[in-house]
Amino acid sequence: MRPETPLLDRINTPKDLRDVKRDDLQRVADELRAEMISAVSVTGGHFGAGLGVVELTVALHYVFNTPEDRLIWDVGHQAYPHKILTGRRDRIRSIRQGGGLSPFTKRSESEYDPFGAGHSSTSISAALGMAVANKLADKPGKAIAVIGDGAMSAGMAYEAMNNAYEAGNRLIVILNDNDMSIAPAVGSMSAYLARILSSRSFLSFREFGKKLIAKLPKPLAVTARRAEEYARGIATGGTLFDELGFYYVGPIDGHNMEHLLPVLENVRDADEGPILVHVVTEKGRGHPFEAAHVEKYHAVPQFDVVTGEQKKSAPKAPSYTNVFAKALIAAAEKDDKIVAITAAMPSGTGLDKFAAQFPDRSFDVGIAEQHAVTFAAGLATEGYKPFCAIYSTFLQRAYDQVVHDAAVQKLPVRFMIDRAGLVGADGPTHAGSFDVGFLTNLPGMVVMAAADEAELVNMVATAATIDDRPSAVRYPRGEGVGVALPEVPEILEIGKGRIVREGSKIAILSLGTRLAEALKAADELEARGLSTTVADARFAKPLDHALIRDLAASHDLLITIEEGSIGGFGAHVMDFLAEEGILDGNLKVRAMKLPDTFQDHDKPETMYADAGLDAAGIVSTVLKAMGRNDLGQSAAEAASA
Ligand SMILES: Cc1ncc(C[n+]2csc(CCOP(=O)(O)OP(=O)(O)O)c2C)c(N)n1
Ligand SMILES: CC(=O)[C@@H](O)[C@H](O)COP(=O)(O)O
Ligand SMILES: [Mg+2]
Repeated sequence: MRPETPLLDRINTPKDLRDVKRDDLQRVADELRAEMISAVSVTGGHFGAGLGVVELTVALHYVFNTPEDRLIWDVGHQAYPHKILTGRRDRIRSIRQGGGLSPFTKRSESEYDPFGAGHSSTSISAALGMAVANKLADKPGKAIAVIGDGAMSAGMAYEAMNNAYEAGNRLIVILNDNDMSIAPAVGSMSAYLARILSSRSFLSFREFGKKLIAKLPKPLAVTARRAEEYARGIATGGTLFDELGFYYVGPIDGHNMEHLLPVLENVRDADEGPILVHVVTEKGRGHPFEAAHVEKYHAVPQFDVVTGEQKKSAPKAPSYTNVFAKALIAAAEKDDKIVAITAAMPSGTGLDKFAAQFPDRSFDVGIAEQHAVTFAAGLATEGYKPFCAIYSTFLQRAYDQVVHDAAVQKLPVRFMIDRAGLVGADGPTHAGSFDVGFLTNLPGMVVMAAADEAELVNMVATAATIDDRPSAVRYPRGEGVGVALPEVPEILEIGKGRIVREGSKIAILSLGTRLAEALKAADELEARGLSTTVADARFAKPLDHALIRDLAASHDLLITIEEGSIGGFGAHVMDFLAEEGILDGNLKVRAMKLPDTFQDHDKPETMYADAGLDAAGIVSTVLKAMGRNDLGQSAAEAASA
């Protein structure tokens, strides 16, 4: 059942919102929250962050002249209320579904999304760029970055603040402090923000007001004198942000329109800047059910709005993430040098389980992938065995650290690359498409891809033994295939693949979890008279040269398949075949990989089918390469049939 939303129904864009009476804005916010809850109950998706910024979203669009004033949401996972207010309400129940609204902000989706996101901590840099562009072109318009306390832990945010003076009063940063990342916020920055908040109680309302008047740009001071109650939530001066050249304003109660509106109006009209407004909000504000753990509000499956019951199908097999966590715990029980590092994704990577067992050997460094990698490299120099668990997409951010701090120095950091391959609803910003490409070109690197969860157990144990260079294990989001797990993990021979099924005409050399589809395809090809070998490469680097030579010598067609982009495993196999002169002979070779496009979000299986990387796609690639029709007949056979 949809909520009654009489005021919201009159608002299609922020222009309509600005016609609403000021006193009615809290009611707009209430209706917006109800609409968001109703929408997410149907779609599932990011929940807590959006609920926490409902009032802030209303206030920002009311006070600022969006889209001319540029509003940039960091990460973009909190932008559901923003999407509802900016002409996308009619499609909000399509969010994260195939063909539907993007999970994050996206430039092509709306003029109200001036910058696309998905990864964190880019908003201040982007806003600064826009503010400076406006300044250069002498155009009016502010740029407003809304960044969470979690995203504020990343180096990029500080790089941007270090440069923010370039923008003057055109740049406004809203620090949305809910004391949460996905997990509870960690680190000294988080503690610092908490200290700012707690220091409020040591100051009287009047002292707040005086501080304001002494410190802030003129229009702010005037209002502060006029309406001292607004100063109640405002302290300025002496913060790290002031030292970085910002006018710090705050803390402000981010759910109180009477505080938000006048402060934002004054910030908008201030003739000096840049300004940072410290807004305090509650993640998951107004949620309709008690989650078992506050993290559960970050993202939720579909749920019943009345009972709060979540609609999740029972898993058929353990997730790769859980299998990894258990395998690492088992390894760490035997080896006290094993330590684990996550960059703000303890539950996503399964390292929360490791931390529960080994609190002193587990490190959540916050959203700081670059630091995570170099920190791991430092641990490795002292003889520790760091397992750095990072999603494929987020490891992109730490590429130089992988190259310069781990690979060049041959430091044995073990990269545990979760969410490898397509991830589905989170779309192109989160697809783990590139790690095979960007890791296999590094000299000395060992790159493994698990074909199933048993292989993952073996690879974790194998990585623990690799002490003379960095290594990586990649595995996808979601459930395994349901194979039995080894009681004692097998230590794999580095650079050796395995034959999974023997045939004679077609060879499919699979890297990673496409193996199941390759085996299905082999059955279908066999039924069409094409005897098919399936091999699991296990290693994208070093390549199993002997296996590739054998497959090439004994088959008519060699297909490689992987869950990665062009320039990955298949490219290396091709390069090897070319170098060996094997491509000069009769062998046919095809490399199956992700298309050279950023695929929009959908169900992972649909995305793989669209990419041609399912059994049907493999069969069709084989038939085409072999000049066969759908029945497996050659042209001559078809003619005589
Ligand atoms: C570079 C990068 N690392 C990790 C993530 C995963 N991630 C998405 S939201 C989030 C927490 C962000 O916390 P905060 O900025 O405080 O926003 P909140 O959800 O609390 O509103 C994390 C770790 C990401 N999107 N980008
Ligand atoms: C916004 C963001 O980056 C994360 O919240 C991400 O959506 C988590 O993805 P998983 O659900 O795969 O952990
Ligand atoms: Mg937060």
